Parts: sequence; C-alpha cells; structure tokens
Amino acid sequence: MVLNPVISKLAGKLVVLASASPRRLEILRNVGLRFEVVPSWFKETLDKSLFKAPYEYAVETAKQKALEVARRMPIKHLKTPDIVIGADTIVTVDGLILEKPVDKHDAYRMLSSLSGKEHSVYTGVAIVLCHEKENEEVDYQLIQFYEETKVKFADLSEDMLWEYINSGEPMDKAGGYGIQALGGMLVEYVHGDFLNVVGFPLNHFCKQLSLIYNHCTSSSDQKSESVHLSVNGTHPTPVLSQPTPSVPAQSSHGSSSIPKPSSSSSSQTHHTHCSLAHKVKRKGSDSEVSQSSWMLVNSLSKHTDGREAKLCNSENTTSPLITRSEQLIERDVTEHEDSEPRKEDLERISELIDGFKASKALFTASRLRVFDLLHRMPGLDAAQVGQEVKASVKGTECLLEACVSLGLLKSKDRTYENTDLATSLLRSDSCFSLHGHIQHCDDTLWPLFSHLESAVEEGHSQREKVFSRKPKEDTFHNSQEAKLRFMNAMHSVAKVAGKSVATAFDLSRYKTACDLGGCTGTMACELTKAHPEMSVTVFDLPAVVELSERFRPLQSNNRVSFVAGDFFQDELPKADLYILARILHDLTDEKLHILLSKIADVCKPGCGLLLSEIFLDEDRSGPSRGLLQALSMSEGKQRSATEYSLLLKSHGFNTAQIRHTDNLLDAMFCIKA
Ligand SMILES: Cc1cn([C@@H]2O[C@H](COP(=O)(O)OP(=O)(O)OP(=O)(O)O)[C@@H](O)[C@H]2O)c(=O)[nH]c1=O
Repeated sequence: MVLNPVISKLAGKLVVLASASPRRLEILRNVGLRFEVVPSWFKETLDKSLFKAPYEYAVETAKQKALEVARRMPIKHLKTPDIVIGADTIVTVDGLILEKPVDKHDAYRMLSSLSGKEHSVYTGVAIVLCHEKENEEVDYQLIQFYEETKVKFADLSEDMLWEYINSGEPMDKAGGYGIQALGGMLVEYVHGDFLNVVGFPLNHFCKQLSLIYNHCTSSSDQKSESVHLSVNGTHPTPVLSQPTPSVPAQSSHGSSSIPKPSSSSSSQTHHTHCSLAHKVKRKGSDSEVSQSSWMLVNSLSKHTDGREAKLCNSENTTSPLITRSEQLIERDVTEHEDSEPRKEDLERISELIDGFKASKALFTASRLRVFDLLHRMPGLDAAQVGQEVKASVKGTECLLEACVSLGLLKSKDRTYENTDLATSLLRSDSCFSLHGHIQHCDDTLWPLFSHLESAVEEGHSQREKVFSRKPKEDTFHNSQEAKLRFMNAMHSVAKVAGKSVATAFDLSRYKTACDLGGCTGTMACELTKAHPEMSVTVFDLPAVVELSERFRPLQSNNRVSFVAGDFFQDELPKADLYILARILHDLTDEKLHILLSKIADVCKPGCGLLLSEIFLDEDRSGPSRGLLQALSMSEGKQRSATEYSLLLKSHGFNTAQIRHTDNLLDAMFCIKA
C-alpha cells in the first residue's frame, strides 16, 4: 500500500506505549511520535500450547499488554488514553518459542539453538483505540497484526557464545540477542524488517495508522479484522469481531486466521531507512560506531513488497555481503577524506570549539548582573553598562556584542536590551531564574572541567585537588558560602523543572509525601501546588534545613514542612509517597542500595516513589547534558530510565510511568509492590 504521512495525525492525542522496552521507545521517539510510557503489568505467561502458530501467541500477548494498560489508566491514572500500543517480540526456532532468557544458562540454551540456523522473529502489535462514551464507559477498539523477519546466525563457537553471554546483552532480549548491538556480529542475513527484530515493526505500524487515520481503502491483499471490546469498568467483554468503517483494514499479517507471509524473491532492491540511519545522521559520520551502524543499515535491502528485506548476500556466492559492505564503507571513508569539509560539519565543530567561550561569556555577564541591569534599565549603551557594573568600556562592549551573537541580548543603535530568553531565565530574580545554577557552573564546574584531562586519566573527579588548593574554601564561612551557592543552584533547577516533574503523574491518591534531600523545598512546593491535598515534608541535613530558611519567604505554603536529618543514618519521616529528585545519580552503588533499602523498608505496598533525574537515552548516546555532567561527578553515575527502573525494581518498586519532560529533569513514578 502507499504510505501517507501519519505520525502528525496523532498530535494532540494521548498516545501511550504499554511497554518497558527501551528499543520500542527509541524507535517510536525517533520518528517524532509523542507518547507516554506506561509499562504493562501483564505477565507473559499465556499457555503457548493453546496457540496454533507462534505469531498468534505474540499477537495475543501484545493485545493483553495493551489492554491491561488501557483498562488501568482511567482508574489508576484518572485519564483515558486515546491510543495504547502494545507489542511482543518472540524468536522461534525448531518449533520452539524463545522469549527473554531467565539466566545465563537459559541464554546459552537459546543462542546455541540458533547457531548456524535460520530462525523467525515475530513481533505482535496491538493498537487499542479508546473512545470515552457519555456514560463514562470506555469503548475499546482493537487492531492487531504481526510482522515476521527471518534471521540467519553464523555457526557460533563456544568462546563466541560465552563472550557474548558474558557481555550481559542477551538478558532482556527475546531469543537472547540484540541484533542492533553486539548481537549484530552473530547475524549472517536478515530477511524482512530489521526494526521488527529490534522490537517494533515501524513500517507496518505506520501503514496501520495510515489505514486508521487517513481512511485509505485496503489493498487487495489485506484482510479486514478489527475487534471491538465494550468495556464497562475493568472487565472487557469481546462483543464483536468484524471489520468496521473507522478501522478499515488489517494487514495481511493481521491476527490468527491470516496465512504466513511468503518468502519474497523479488530482485529489486532499495536501501532501508531505520532509526539507526537517523542516528548516524544526527551524530555525524566520524565515529567508528556511526560507521558500523551505517554499514549495517546499508547492507540491508528491501524487496518490492516493501516488507521483505534481505541482505545482499546469498549462500551461493563467496561473501557478497562483506564485499559490498566493505565497498560501501571504503567509498564513504574516501569520500570524506578527499572532499571539502561540509559547511554543517565545520559549523558544528566551530560551535564545539567555541563552546567554552560562550559558556564563560554567559557566566561573566550573569556574575556582573548585566541581565538584571538591562531589565531595570533597557537601552543602555556599552559605556553606561560598563559604568553600572564597574567594568571597562572596551571589555563591556566586547561582552555585550558576544551576548548579542549568542541570542542573550538584542542591540539597536549600539544600545542593548535583554532578549525574552534572558528576561525569563537569566535575571537573578525571575521566577524561572537559572542564575544560581549558572553561578555554580562558573564557581565549581568550570575549575573542575579545566582539570578534565587529569580526571579522565585518573578515572575520578578532581574535586579535592582543585578545591583544597584554595585554603579559604576550608574555613567555616566559606564552606557555608559554598553550601549556599550549591543550594542556590539546586533551587534554580528545581524552580525551572519542578512543575514539569510535579505534574508529570496523577499523584492525587497520596496525601503525605517526603522529599528526601529536598533542599530549599522548591520541588515540595510545586508538588503541593499540583496536588492540593498533599502535604510534603522536606528531609535534609541540619545545615541545609537551617540555610533553607533564607529561601522560605519564596515558599509561602503551610503544607510544606522541614525536618532535619541524615537519610543514611536517621529514621525517615513517614509518608505514603517518597521523592528522590537529583539524588540517586550522585551516590555510589553502595550508598544507593542503603538508601533504597531504607525507603523500601518504610514503604507499605501501594506507596509511591517519584524519581527525578536526567534519563540517558537507552543506548547512552545522549542527552549531552547528562553525559557531560557525568564528567565532573565525584561518585555515582548517570543512568537510563530502564536502568533506574531495574534498580528500583530490585528494591520492590514497580515502574508505573516514565515521563521524558523536555525540561531539565525527567521523571519516573513507581509503586511499591
Ligand atoms: C530479537 C531482539 C529482541 N530485542 C528485545 O527483546 C525484547 C522482547 O521482549 P518483549 O517481551 O517483547 O518486551 P519487553 O522488553 O519485555 O517489554 P514489554 O513490552 O514491557 O513487555 C524487546 O524489548 C526487544 O526490544 C532486542 O532488543 N533486539 C533483538 O534483536
């Protein structure tokens, strides 16, 4: 079928991905779909012997995953999604269904059964469309389909098998391998949609969406089969299984009665476009990783039916795949070496080279309170600004011009005023001021980053080396000052990100909360604003609680109280929701487990845990904000949402929802099992 643009059709709809799979999240995020992640609690324990074909099992599991979330959300999250997407990936070989291995031996069993053979990967997908009716009942409409991809593994030696298993990669992946990463080494060829193996058949999914939202008529090879479930409360009852006008068609791979796809042998080839290709583009083509991804993508080809793809390899040739891929890489490298550098590459590198200059210009203007001044007195010229901030005219002029070029100031006839960005984020007294954070970057991070080379060589932060050189830092007064500066930094980030985190989830069932390490109480304040029946205790070190009084006039809220204590040593205040905002990334594994065990001990089943951190992309390729921060961290580490989720799970907290907020901090909501 002809594919029409469709992702934009979902704008404004509450789309929910009922999956904890980081790969599915990334595949869908890469195409610009905006959605919430609510991992399904459905246990993958359907009796496989009841299904005639393996894909029926995958489709049914996907359906149950999606329906569980579609049914839970109106009750537990008090909102009805528009669309819930569920998926399930399985590997089948020799008539067996392989899911995720339970341990290394299980992984060994799976991978050795795949060695030297072709197997099928099926991903079943269920799209549940939720229609709220006037009587508060929800009508669920179900579209389900599956996609098959054939994959052939090389013969794997025992050493290869164990080296791969010991990498840890197999454990959360169907069949015990990840084709998108190290597992790619094991693969001789792929017939079909590559992303289907990774966990989500994007192309087929878009075609289905197109059928739903573009109201196309189905092509002749497509059968129509959609299921309506009329749901009252929590118990769905299948009432009908037939085509409907609003969901016109089901693809040829739709649900149980549909025959297996035939293996196509068309000779026309096209290069596939998958998320890896986008990534290569985004990252530039210099790194080895990018090149190998590029090779992988380009060595796939697509047949005319648009779904069956095959490597340019066949068993009756010596190894055309390798030859072709090598040629592609060779050509790519040569082209890059010989040709003039591309304009955008030069721009990107210059930007990076000058990044430190831009940062320092911002820090300096901020320290001199240029943005405060120009807010009070817009339209000053360089001499007037210099006089006010007690700086030279020449130096001030250079600084102001640099700020204009960075979009922080506007100039007209050699006079200056703030841009909107400066007014909202850079003034020291604005509601969302990042002034405190900027000062912290200048005072603490700047010196640390100037010792980055030693930090990288030695493998630990240079904090002690850098700051013990300045004896004045050790006096009580200065350490007090340093504490205040740090609190100011935390305060300013919490002011900017607090609302996004506090409103990320419906927490209205919780009446008492405790913000551990809650500093000045800004996040606590945002939580009470977002949840009018909630009271929040801020628990922090005595010195912090004492100093936080200076910020209290800002928190005019009697539902926020402060308790002094050390969360490693003292009893935690009782609450039914605990908040950990920007705490975990900074702790060693040991401390982290002590803290999480303490929280788990005081939490009854049903208690909540709200975690707020920067969540790294699952492949740790971004965001730079998180990865750059890691360069100056003394202990601890940055993690992805899945890593946090697994960590919390090991202490009995199930992830209920994850929110990438597009703000400075992301959020995850977990419930004590
Ligand atoms: C073959 C293959 C699989 N996978 C992953 O295997 C999991 C399958 O498990 P699932 O049960 O379908 O999903 P899940 O991870 O448990 O998530 P959920 O949807 O919440 O059940 C998914 O993650 C897939 O990406 C890869 O990442 N690469 C591969 O090459």
